[in-house]
Amino acid sequence: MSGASTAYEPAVLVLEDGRRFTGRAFGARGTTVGEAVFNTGMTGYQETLTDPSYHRQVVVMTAPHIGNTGWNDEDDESSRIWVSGFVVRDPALRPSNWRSSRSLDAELAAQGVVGISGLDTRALTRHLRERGAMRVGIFSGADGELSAKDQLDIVAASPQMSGSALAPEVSTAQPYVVPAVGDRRFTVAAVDLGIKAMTPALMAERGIEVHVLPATATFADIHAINPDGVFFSNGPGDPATAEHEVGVLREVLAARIPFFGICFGNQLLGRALGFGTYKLRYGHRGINQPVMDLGTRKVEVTAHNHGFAVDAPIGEPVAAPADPAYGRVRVSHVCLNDDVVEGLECLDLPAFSVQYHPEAAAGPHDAGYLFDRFVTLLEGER
Ligand SMILES: NC(=O)CC[C@H](N)C(=O)O
Repeated sequence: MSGASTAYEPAVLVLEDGRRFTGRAFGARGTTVGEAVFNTGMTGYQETLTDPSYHRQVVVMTAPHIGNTGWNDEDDESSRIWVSGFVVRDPALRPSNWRSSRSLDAELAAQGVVGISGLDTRALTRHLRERGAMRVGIFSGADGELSAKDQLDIVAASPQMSGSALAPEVSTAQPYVVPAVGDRRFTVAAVDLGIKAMTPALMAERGIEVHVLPATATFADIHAINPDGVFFSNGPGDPATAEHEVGVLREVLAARIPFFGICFGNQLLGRALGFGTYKLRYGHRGINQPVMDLGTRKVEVTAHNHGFAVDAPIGEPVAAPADPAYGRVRVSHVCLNDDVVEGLECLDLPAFSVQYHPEAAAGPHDAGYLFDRFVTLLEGER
């Protein structure tokens, strides 16, 4: 039977501050390390696990019952699971869905992803919320027998998220094209910093032929496509490390090519314009975050996955700090939970970006209008 293992096999989760949680082995057995973060989505775990932005993170699901719909062959956002570990209170023993072809536990094991279940994820989440995201290890199988000190040493020796340049580790090695659905109206160069499959799909539906390029792409590579627009995707790691990508984006802005960015792409637009980025205490990860579009004053319910944010003033537009030639910029969207910047809009250049996920995989479709806004920008600049 393909359901979760019912035999009791212990596992332990060790936070870098020394706090330990014991539970049961889930998925692959062994050792994994990463940054402990929590996701509040009650559904969408398959999209979460295959979102490259979660590379090097151990994801704690706050919803207690995960795995109910199993694993299917359609909802992957990339070619593999990227999370480095997965933490679930109570995995479904019997997945049930007409599209399910195997259990979550079996898929985690098949892809070698170490998880843990049966621990108090509420206490763990409260700990992370109070103390902030931190490094963590999960140890099971023979590694569960290591001494507490050895386990803590392994966690303490693992890399920090701040200062990590991870987009090149998840990006495509070769360029590829996602054809427009129906007639091709526009060509867009999409720089893959950890792109999710739903993003080019939603562009293609709007008549865009999407040329997906590796993170190492230069402005010359983009220019060679002669695109109507440029897109920078979501992606893992610290935006402060993305010097190469920010340099390319500055050339895109100087050439006045229409630009749209999502999540990491928003952070890189912020940096290209001269704003800083900073690490949030525990980030935003889930599918019901309220965001206000400050232009229309409408509130949308949105999908988030970010641990960093742009440090830009909310209110009146300001001159882009990096270069007066970029003109004015304003914060276009803000998170109503904590006033974190969720979008940027250039007033004198054809460029905008959002920190959250209009591709909504998983999540509500409230923000889908942003892809239409990109098309309007492409039309206007033609
Ligand atoms: N989903 C993303 O693009 C995440 C961006 C960045 N790695 C962050 O954690 O904030």
